[in-house]
Amino acid sequence: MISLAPSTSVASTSTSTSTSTESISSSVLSFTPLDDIDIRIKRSKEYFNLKQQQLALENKSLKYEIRDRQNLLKRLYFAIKDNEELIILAMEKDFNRSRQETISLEFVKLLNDILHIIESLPKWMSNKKVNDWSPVGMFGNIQIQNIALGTVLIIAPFNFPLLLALLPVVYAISGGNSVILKPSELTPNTANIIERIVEQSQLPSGLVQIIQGGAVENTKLINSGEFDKIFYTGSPRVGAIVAEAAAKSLTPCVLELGGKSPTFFTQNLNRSHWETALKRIFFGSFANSGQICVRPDYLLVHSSIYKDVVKLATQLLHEMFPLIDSQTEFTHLINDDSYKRTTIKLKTTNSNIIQAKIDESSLQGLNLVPPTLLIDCDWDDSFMKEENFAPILPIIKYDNLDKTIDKIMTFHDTPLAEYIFSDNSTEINHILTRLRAGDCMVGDTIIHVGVPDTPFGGIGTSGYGNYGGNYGFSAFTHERTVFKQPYWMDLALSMRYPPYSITKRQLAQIATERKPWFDRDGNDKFPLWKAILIPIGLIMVSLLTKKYISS
Ligand SMILES: NC(=O)C1=CN([C@@H]2O[C@H](COP(=O)(O)OP(=O)(O)OC[C@H]3O[C@@H](n4cnc5c(N)ncnc54)[C@H](O)[C@@H]3O)[C@@H](O)[C@H]2O)C=CC1
Ligand SMILES: CCCCCC(=O)O
Repeated sequence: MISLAPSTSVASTSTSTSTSTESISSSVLSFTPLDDIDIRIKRSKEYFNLKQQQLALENKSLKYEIRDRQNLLKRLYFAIKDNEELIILAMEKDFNRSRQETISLEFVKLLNDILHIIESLPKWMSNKKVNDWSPVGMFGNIQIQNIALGTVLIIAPFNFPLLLALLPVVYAISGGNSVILKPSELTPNTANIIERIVEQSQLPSGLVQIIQGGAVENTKLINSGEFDKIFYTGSPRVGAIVAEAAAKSLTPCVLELGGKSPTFFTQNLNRSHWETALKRIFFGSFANSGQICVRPDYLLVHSSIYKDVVKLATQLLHEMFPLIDSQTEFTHLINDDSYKRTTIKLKTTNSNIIQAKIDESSLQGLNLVPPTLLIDCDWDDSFMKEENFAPILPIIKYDNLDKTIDKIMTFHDTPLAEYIFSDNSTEINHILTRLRAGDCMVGDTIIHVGVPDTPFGGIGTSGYGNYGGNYGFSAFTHERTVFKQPYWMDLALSMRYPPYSITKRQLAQIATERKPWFDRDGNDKFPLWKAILIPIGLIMVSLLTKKYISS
């Protein structure tokens, strides 16, 4: 029997453990036995159905459901907050993740988003009244309702292993769903901490279950055909696998994928903005060791300023990264494969390589590639073939903007993000109009993902669906119309019933067909209501004037 312990109060999840943080974090990730996966899915579906049944039987008000979901999220909030140090330690162990990046790019966003969702839920969950002035609906009660989807599957990547696992979980809970989460196996310490956080949240059994594992376990999940939605974040390659599996059972998906996001640095950017622009580009391109899906993947610099920009970029690179050794707070690449792929490409690039200084001896055996600029890079370079999930920034010279956009659309169309550094609004709008991207920033990079209530998602090969604020709530609910029609309305609506007649058809058409306000040339006609009201208004004014003058 699934306990549906309604969270009447926010249970304290702070746990005083004498064990050191070191001992709690574990690099060993026990994969969920394949046979358990079907059981977990069944339990998740049972939980959801039982919850809905209880809500219905107890005729629970919407206000109760809102408060219940808010309390669940408050428990999750404190469980995450209580594990702050463990989370930081776990990611340090997983890929030497910079403490500052964990806090500023991941941890704070997750907590702030949870608070935003909790405070927004009453608004998001309230039914929206719709007015229909046509004879069909004018006396009906019409509302738009967001209902839960059911049981959802969330699949997370490694690069923001906490945020991209738990933020979709938070949205799924806000939508009233039960959840199965599959964290990335590439960050085992973080995957273990996620399991600890869910346990400490003391959520009702069955609400959130975690399946630990990799491709095999995930394949079983996506092919189960048991989910009401799959929310996948990861590479386009695997995204296609997920979409194909989901299609077999018509399971809707959100695919948050990657791509090569271009950055335009045009001749119309004031030189006074160059240093700030380059620092922001480096921030977006090199943070998390370049393992950010929306990172500026390559830089397009107009030929007239190329040499000066490269000179300043080189200077700033060395200022921001004076010397990297084993003690430097600099995130590593996730694994040997990623490191090898990157170093092989560095050996095969035709570009001139400029790298931040490193203490080579202290970095032996570490998956650390320093921030690297590729000067005089061309479109067929080894780093221009696919997404660079590493701190490598190709800098490509261009002359003609439209020809450059043509190349982007030929080789790397519909990127997840596009960045424009220009002070010419016409040029900015030209680029935005021609190049479709998931999201766009002008004058900065990557921080658009942190803005509440804005949609975050891809287009074309960078994914479909989105989340963020109300978009996240919508991603995990179904919006439906609830139309309550009074029975007496058949006085006017019975003409719709057979046996049909000319009279019924004519009456129905007269009663329901709207008239256009424009003529056949597309020009707006003088509106009838103006033709009636204006003369009446004029008469009223003249009568009042006469009365005023005579008094
Ligand atoms: N749009 C977005 O919000 C984001 C997109 N990404 C993208 O994710 C990628 C990096 O993350 P990764 O973890 O390397 O992605 P990935 O696609 O390798 O793995 C993502 C998830 O899919 C599972 N998986 C891997 N191979 C699979 C297979 N053959 N069959 C079934 N499941 C499989 C993994 O266990 C993991 O949980 C990059 O392409 C990046 O652009 C990363 C973060 C955010
Ligand atoms: C919520 C969105 C986070 C984006 C993480 C990334 O760009 O890899």
